[in-house]
Amino acid sequence: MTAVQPKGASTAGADAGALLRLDDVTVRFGARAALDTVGLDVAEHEIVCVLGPSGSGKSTLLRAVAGLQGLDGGRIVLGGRDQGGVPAHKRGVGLMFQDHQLFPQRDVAGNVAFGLRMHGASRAEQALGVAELLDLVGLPGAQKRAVSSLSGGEQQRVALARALAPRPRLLMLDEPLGQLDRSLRERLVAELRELFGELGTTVLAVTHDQGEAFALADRVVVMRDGRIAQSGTPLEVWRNPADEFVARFLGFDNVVDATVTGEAADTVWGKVPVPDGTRQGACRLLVRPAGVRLVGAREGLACVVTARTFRGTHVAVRLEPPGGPRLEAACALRDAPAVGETVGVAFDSGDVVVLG
Ligand SMILES: Nc1ncnc2c1ncn2[C@@H]1O[C@H](COP(=O)(O)OP(=O)(O)OP(=O)(O)O)[C@@H](O)[C@H]1O
Repeated sequence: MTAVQPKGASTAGADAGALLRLDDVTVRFGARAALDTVGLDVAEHEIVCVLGPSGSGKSTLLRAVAGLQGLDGGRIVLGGRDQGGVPAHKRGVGLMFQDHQLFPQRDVAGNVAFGLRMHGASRAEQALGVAELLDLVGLPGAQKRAVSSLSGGEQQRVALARALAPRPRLLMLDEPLGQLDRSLRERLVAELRELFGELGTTVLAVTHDQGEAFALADRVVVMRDGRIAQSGTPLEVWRNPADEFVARFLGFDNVVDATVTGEAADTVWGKVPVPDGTRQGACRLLVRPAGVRLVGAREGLACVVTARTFRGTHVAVRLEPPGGPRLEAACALRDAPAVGETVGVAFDSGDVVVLG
């Protein structure tokens, strides 16, 4: 779809391809701002995942874009058109909610055809559309099945087919895989990404699950208290969390006060090497677990191992240094020390991040 530009509007600039634009969007409930001057662009064909803790404003953001929630300030522009006053059903966005709300009395075909019927498709068009969509979501031939006979993952696929049926210019997903077990989620996330890529669908999804967001998204947006704390590719956000809130939200807890002098920082854990070009002076410092290296007990910082957690690809080892905050190290299974052992710890500058 080509974004319609208002007369005289410039097409130059980084946002020329934005299908969706939020300018200073504000939504208040009483004195509290659920969205506080939020600015966000979503480009055509982009998959953006909004992440954040409970109550940070994710669902309100989706509801505002969908037209289900009025604004107290700012504007939402979709396909070049200000959506102020445009009712939800005229916005051309598809919505899929966590509890997928299928019609239990209708079969699979009846559910998927719903969106097509609403758009005035003939019976023949509906049948063709339903068959195509079911193929697309990996449920070929499921037309006549009762919704109640489907597994959670299958219901999720039907809900997705229904949301895709009217070919929305923007598909919005609210915790799309929230109720499914982890292995199914991981599989479906990979499939969804592939499917959206093939269809060229523009997607705005919200989730509180960072694994899901990082696997699905071209770009992740981390929210905190109705504001955007950070926006970037999964790799950018993972490598350089903007601040301590984002770092801790991503599960990084090795954060400490530091004073950078030259190529190292003084901390309660001793000297920690910092990347080249790090700003000098006082800061908060993050050491990713991969940068906490175990060395001989007499070298480095002596720590006692207090817990080990198997994480599939590695073991998370919890370490208690004398007097300082706890540390977590990521170790290969064969290298992981036993609980109660005393080990030495050294730090790798490649996994050290100065937080804003
Ligand atoms: N209809 C409403 N009336 C009053 N307050 C509301 C309403 N909807 C949301 N809120 C408040 O706005 C804030 C943001 O809520 P929102 O549902 O957008 O958060 P969320 O990030 O989606 O949370 P969750 O992950 O728990 O779904 C919360 O403090 C919530 O209590």
